[in-house]
Amino acid sequence: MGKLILVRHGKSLWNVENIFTGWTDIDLAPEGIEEAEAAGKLIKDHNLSIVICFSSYLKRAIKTAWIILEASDMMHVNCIKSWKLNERNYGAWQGKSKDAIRTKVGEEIYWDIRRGFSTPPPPLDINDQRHPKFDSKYDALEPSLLPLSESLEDTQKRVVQYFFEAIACELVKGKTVLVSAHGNSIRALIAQIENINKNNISNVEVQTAVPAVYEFDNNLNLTNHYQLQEAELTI
Ligand SMILES: O=C(O)[C@@H](CO)OP(=O)(O)O
Repeated sequence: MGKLILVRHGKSLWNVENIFTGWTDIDLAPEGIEEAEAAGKLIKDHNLSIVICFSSYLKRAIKTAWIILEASDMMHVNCIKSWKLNERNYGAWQGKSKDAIRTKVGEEIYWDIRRGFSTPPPPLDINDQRHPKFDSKYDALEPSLLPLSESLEDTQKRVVQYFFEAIACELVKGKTVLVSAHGNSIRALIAQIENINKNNISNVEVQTAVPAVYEFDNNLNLTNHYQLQEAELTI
């Protein structure tokens, strides 16, 4: 039985400051490091033996994967990185205060863009220094693939494509796979795996560093899913 462990990175410095992040490569906050350590210990306590790991190109997800593998005594595990697991590109909202944007655009537009399915945030200007073409980690990518902003639907296309091209084959072999990614790239994947429609996905919130386990049979049918919680202490 294949097991997929989905983890959103621990809190980043901009999560703490409530700033839209997207493809901006912001580091973990000290609290996020602690959260990732706790997630790794939980994975170990539940005897989940990770065989392969995937993360995005962004350091908050990469470091979360490293910390989890260290805390669970599984540092030998290979970690494969793909830009397709990146956070949704938040376009011109990246680097802006969430509260300030909410006041500026109003509740309806704010929530439609932030938690709706199809509406992207305003795009980055082609010469904006936040455009991914100015970030050398994307140098090997075909320029037309670099987004100026993404809706959840756009994000879902690349994440689900990556799931089927790289991750699903490990699950059908019965392996336990760790995916360390982001609030919206994980929401997009959950919508696909749990068959959640575009209206209901707006209600799904992914907490930082809470491992969610999805179990599949050899035909990739979902058979069970649950979140790992700390065992209750009994006196
Ligand atoms: O800023 C972001 O990139 C994401 C995750 O922090 O924001 P949201 O809370 O809208 O998912």
